[in-house]
Amino acid sequence: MNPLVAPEASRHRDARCALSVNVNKVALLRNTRHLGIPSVMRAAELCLLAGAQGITVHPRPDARHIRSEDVHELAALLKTWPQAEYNIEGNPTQNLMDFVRALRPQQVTFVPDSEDQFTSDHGWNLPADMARLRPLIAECKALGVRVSLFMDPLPLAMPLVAELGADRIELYTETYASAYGTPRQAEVLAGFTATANAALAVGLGINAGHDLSRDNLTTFLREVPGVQEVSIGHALIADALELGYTETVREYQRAIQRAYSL
Ligand SMILES: CC(=O)[C@@H](O)[C@H](O)COP(=O)(O)O
Ligand SMILES: NCC(=O)COP(=O)(O)O
Repeated sequence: MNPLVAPEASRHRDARCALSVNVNKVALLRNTRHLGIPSVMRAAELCLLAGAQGITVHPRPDARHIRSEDVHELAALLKTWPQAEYNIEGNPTQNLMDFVRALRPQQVTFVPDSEDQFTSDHGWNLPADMARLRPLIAECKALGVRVSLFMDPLPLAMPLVAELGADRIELYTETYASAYGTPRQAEVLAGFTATANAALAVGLGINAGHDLSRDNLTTFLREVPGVQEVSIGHALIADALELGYTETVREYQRAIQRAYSL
């Protein structure tokens, strides 16, 4: 087990870094017809069978991809997978808390998106957002739900996250993904490493996600300490169109293993 990983409760705590597959994009394709294909449930099941340690959804208020019934059906599926975790992402000032209260997933990730956000593109603004986050975090914790806050790589914000009572951060990795393979890569990664160290120093767990891929994943995990979970959707589902869910999940698991094998 990675000694840098914070010792809070997790259903997959023996994994070096858990892979949670985000199935938003399966729903996006399905929603362009009324035929129910591709099936979000089947996708989740195949990913879990192939070794994914969790499933992530981000039900947006406009239901452009994941719909309320998907969130509920996936919760029922995850109950039959005791080793796997369900991570529901969203803005707790919009539609997220209804799902939390009804379903009590293992984890929620609070994301500060607007109602019509194209895709997530920034983390919480602390201390400005603290007053409205504090009671929502407390409610989730009282329900037994782990709370992760979607954050930009800002080391000085980590003590504020801990002070709010959140369990983890999810590092917003788009800036890393777009710098990967360019001369900016080392400098950008240094910001993530500093933020991860600051998070670990105040007892926070660390997740990461957005535009991670089987190309850029290994380097990120090799350089950034203590990452417990990556949630990956867009690139993984795109890969699955070519390789199938099973081979794709195995490829991502190999990319994770490579990070710890040298
Ligand atoms: C928080 C995060 O980075 C992901 O949930 C991302 O927002 C995926 O959402 P879309 O699939 O709608 O782009
Ligand atoms: N939390 C990030 C996530 O779930 C998936 O993001 P992406 O891989 O679709 O960019």
